[in-house]
Amino acid sequence: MVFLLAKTEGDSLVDFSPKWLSLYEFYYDVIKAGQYIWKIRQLHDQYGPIIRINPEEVHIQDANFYDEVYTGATHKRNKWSFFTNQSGLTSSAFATNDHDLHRMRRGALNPYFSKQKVRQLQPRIEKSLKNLLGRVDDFRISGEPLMVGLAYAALANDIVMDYALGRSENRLLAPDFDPSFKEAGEAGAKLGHLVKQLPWLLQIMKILPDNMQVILNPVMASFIKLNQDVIRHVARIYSHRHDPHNQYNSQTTVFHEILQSDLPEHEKMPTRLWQDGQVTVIAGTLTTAAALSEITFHLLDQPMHLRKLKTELDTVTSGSGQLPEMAKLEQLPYLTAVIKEGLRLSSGISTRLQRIATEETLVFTARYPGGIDGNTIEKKYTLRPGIPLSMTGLLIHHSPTYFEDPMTFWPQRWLEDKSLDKYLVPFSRGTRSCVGINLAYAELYLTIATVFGFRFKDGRKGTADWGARSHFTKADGYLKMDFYQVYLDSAATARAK
Ligand code: HEM
Repeated sequence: MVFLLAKTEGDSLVDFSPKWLSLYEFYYDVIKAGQYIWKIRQLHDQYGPIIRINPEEVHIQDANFYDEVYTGATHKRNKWSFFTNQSGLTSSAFATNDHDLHRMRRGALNPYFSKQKVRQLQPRIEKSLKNLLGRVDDFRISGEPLMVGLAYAALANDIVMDYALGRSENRLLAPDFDPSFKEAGEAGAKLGHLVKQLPWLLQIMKILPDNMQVILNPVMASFIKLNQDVIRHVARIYSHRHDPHNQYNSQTTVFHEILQSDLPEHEKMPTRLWQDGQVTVIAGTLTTAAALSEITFHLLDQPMHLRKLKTELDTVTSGSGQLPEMAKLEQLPYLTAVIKEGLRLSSGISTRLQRIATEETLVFTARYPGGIDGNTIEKKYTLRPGIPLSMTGLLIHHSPTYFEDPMTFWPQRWLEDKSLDKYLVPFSRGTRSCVGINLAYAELYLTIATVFGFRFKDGRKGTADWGARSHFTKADGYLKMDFYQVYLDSAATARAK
């Protein structure tokens, strides 16, 4: 029913929507655990590119409209509290709804994650990559399969914590890669569906003491620990901020950057700062790990792509035992295509993202089949200010309208058709796009080059005789969980088959 209303032509898509319609979303996301995305896709197939999906929100499936919704600073776009409240971190830049306040907070974060700053980070990332290769070797020797999803989550977490907070939990060195953070992230994402619908649940959780929260929800213990650590750490940096020789100022963190920014004093209070730190670590862990896992799985599963990649990597890494500069790796066409394909297929961020145009009226032109002589019928929808508008990157990335044979890993497509770049939106676009995009790309280029192209000085390769097998859960035939196992020698692969 909701969709028939949305299909109505005219300028008031949201005026007659009973509140109980959010029960529809509740059913698919809470009862059926995160399935609304697939229902939304099916409804678009049935009703066309614009539908209302809950009492207030209009979802659009048309990649050519993406830059209208996710646009630059001159067009005001608020976020929607229905989405941001679930984070429980409403003072962070990520969950700041108001456009202008977000511009200010984001302005303080941008310099720390600039391309130039991230380039300087290469030696620190390489340190973590050496830890990763050491662990890969452990698994190779023991013959145990390596869970790449866990290894990459540990890697991404170590890197982002080290950079943003100046400390890490060294999860890569833990025998089991300490999966607690990954598990908390996944549990948090699931819980988010419920909290979106019943936000008071989060308020109740927040007033409970931390140990009580852990008892009620043990899988979240890792987030609570991060929470406590970050709060303590920020408070120390803040109180010693005018003493350059203090130990807490020996390594720059994202908090130092914010404290040195032009933000007004009340914006620099530890009670707000810790939230930006917490969001950065959460946002920078599972997303990057998902893309790395996706790429690793497909390269090992389809060796013809791996061979091509290795040939290209050999031209820059050959025999030196040294990784090339990031800038050099970024110029490699096939490696770049592999990374784009991994980002396209992976579901690091699978949720829809809402934007509210506060001042502008947007006009969306929908095309439906059924016109005379096989032509389409055009309908214009006027979207007045204030409506939460959303699109879902994953549904664009997996759509045959934009990508031929969309579920096939085929890096070559990016080399053959440059116009596809327009439809690649893993980091979203516009004012609210990912602030960590440069760090994410640095991790992707350096990790894939290391894992598949690096040779130790003694001539051993990181990737001799790898094989891959996936254990994945299917939801509606599409969603893959990153639960990939990698076998590191032929014997282990043979045993597994
Ligand atoms: C492949 C890896 C990554 C993907 C696909 C990704 C994707 C995204 C997307 C789609 C958004 C927009 C969310 C929204 O509209 O609500 C976002 C925001 C954000 N990301 Fe990433 N991200 C990745 C890696 C990282 C990394 C490594 C960091 C660490 C610095 C990071 C930090 C953030 C932060 C702090 C925001 C909020 C920015 C703001 O609201 O101004 N992300 N990310």
